[in-house]
Amino acid sequence: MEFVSVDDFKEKACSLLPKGILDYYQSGAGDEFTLRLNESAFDKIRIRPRYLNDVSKRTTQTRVMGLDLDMPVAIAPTAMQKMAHPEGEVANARAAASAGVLFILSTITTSSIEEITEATPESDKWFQLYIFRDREITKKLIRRAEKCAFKAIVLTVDNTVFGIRRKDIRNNFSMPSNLKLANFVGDRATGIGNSNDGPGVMEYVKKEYDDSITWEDLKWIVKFTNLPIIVKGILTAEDAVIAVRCGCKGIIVSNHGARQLDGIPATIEALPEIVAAVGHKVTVMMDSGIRQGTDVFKALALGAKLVFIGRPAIWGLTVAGQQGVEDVLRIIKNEFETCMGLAGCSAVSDITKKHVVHESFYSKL
Ligand SMILES: Cc1cc2nc3c(=O)[nH]c(=O)nc-3n(C[C@H](O)[C@H](O)[C@H](O)COP(=O)(O)O)c2cc1C
Ligand SMILES: CCCCCCC(=O)C(=O)O
Repeated sequence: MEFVSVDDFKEKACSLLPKGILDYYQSGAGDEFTLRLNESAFDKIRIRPRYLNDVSKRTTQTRVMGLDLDMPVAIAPTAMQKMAHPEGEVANARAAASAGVLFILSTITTSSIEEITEATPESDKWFQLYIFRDREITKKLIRRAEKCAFKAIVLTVDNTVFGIRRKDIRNNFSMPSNLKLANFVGDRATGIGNSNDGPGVMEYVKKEYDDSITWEDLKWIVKFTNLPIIVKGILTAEDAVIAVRCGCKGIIVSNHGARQLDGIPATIEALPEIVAAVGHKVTVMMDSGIRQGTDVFKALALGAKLVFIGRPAIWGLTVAGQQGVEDVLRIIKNEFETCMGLAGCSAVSDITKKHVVHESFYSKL
């Protein structure tokens, strides 16, 4: 099979993964309306190409939050990657390093913080954090990320209550018993088992994550570490303004790949209000639904400085480990660079709001 798009990797990955694991990776919350919307909302945005603009020297390179990146596409944190490939997060992080893109490591991983740094000592990495009921665990995770030279903490705020993912419930989904959550020891490492009360993942989140956290906890983390804090999961201008007031340096507009609450907007729909509210103060980034280079272009035109891919990297990882993720990144980079050239842009900074318009613009004709 020839792989020329992210969808080709998805198709192959779907044929390789056991049903329970595939459903966990693939599914969204509720009716999966927002899951479909994350991708279809991009179809409602048209690119306005400008021609005869000398695009002979194109570059996708960019600088975001002090990091020099090969393109404005990075890897989102996703949990338990050894279910996709035996080398799990290490292979994903190595692919990011070799492609010159940023990698975010989840808290809930099958390779530890230390293993990732050992495998990719030179590359740019951020650490994604969940706040545990036991604050000592949270503090230790931050200190380990600092020690391992992660360059920012990404606090996920949209997962204190776990979304209702019907497929996981039907499958009573749990992490396979041969795997461990590598950042933890004892029950916390192995405790995602089947229970009578629902899937193991749901139980784990209920037991461990603190659903009473408030903006005060964000302020506490800002004070606790010298690393910049990025808030992931913001969907409204109101919350973006508060997050900035609490001291965060960046925002990832995200609906968690539509895995949490169904019926919320696609992130590409929510992005403009957040850029308008805080884009002049902090770095606004986005994820959810990015599947091709034109999606990257549209998100940048609407004000995102960096976009992240979650599932596309998992499909690449499933199909061919590190090489598979590298291939996915290469395909998206080529599509993005081609889109830039065909739209009249030589540099990322040439991409502006004027390069896109909502489809309703043309229905007025
Ligand atoms: C299987 C899976 C596991 C995820 N695990 C985490 C996680 O541990 N922490 C987190 O902040 N986000 C997690 N996410 C959300 C991603 O970081 C990201 O927001 C989402 O995947 C982006 O959407 P996309 O998959 O459409 O690219 C997960 C997403 C998926 C699909
Ligand atoms: C074992 C706990 C699973 C944590 C949640 C990972 C995640 O964010 C996801 O979307 O799934």
